[in-house]
Amino acid sequence: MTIEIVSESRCFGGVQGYYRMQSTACAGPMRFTVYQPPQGKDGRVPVLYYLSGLTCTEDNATIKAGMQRVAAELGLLIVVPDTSPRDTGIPGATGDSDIGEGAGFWLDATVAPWSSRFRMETFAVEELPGVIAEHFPADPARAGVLGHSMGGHGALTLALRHPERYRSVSAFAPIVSPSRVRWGDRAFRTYLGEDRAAWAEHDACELVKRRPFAGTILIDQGLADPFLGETLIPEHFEQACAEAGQALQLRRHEGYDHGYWFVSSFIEDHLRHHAGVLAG
Ligand SMILES: N[C@@H](CCC(=O)N[C@@H](CSC=O)C(=O)NCC(=O)O)C(=O)O
Repeated sequence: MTIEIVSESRCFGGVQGYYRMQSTACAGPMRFTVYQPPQGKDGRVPVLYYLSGLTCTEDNATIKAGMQRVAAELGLLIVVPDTSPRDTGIPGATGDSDIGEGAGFWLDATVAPWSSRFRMETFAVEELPGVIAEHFPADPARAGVLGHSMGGHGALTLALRHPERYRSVSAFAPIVSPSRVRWGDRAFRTYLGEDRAAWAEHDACELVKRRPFAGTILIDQGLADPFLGETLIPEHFEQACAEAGQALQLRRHEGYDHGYWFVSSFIEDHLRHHAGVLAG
């Protein structure tokens, strides 16, 4: 598959690039960024997929998370996909921050008309990694996934649903139980219909109880996050992990909110967590 280079810039001895591809999964163009560390010149390196939150494009984390310096040191290739297809023309797909464009929820919609374009799970788990392995010096056998908020939900659920694809997982302020909160309930109803059994397939609290992840899950949560008690509720995941015997490192941080100042404050720990697992 061909990709279009939108831009490439030298960054910490590597290359920060913006790209576009034609996605079969999402039936249209999809955008993503890739940071290639300097070590990529000498061979394939571990690859990390960063999944972003509601309202984000591929740009937010790329410019605000501050991943490049440490990725260059550790030799990690970082991929940041957009959070949904764009310009879909689907009624209701724009103008609502919880549904539609910018709110793909990292799953494949099964309800029309969303099911024709909103297939972010297949895009993120299968199609994009194929393109990354073809065009960049990434080792698909050493892949990890992390994300923020809706993207934290994506990181947890994709790792739990596809353990053969990801060897490490972490999240910032993830939506851990979308079936039970505003950030999830409406989206699941819209994309998956009313069958709550289908919702459970994309709910980290349900998934972890069925099949824990083989490795420690790292989660950071700010205690001044305005969404903490309403839509994030990390205690739900803490309890599910305890029941499942899942190793979890849940760190709570006094004074930090939900934004990228919080993410950028702890991103280094996440990259080191992934690099430690993926080195082996
Ligand atoms: N308008 C929304 C919240 C918008 C928001 O805070 N988006 C976050 C992710 S929230 C969960 O997925 C984000 O990453 N924004 C981009 C940025 O650059 O900060 C609401 O209040 O419901």
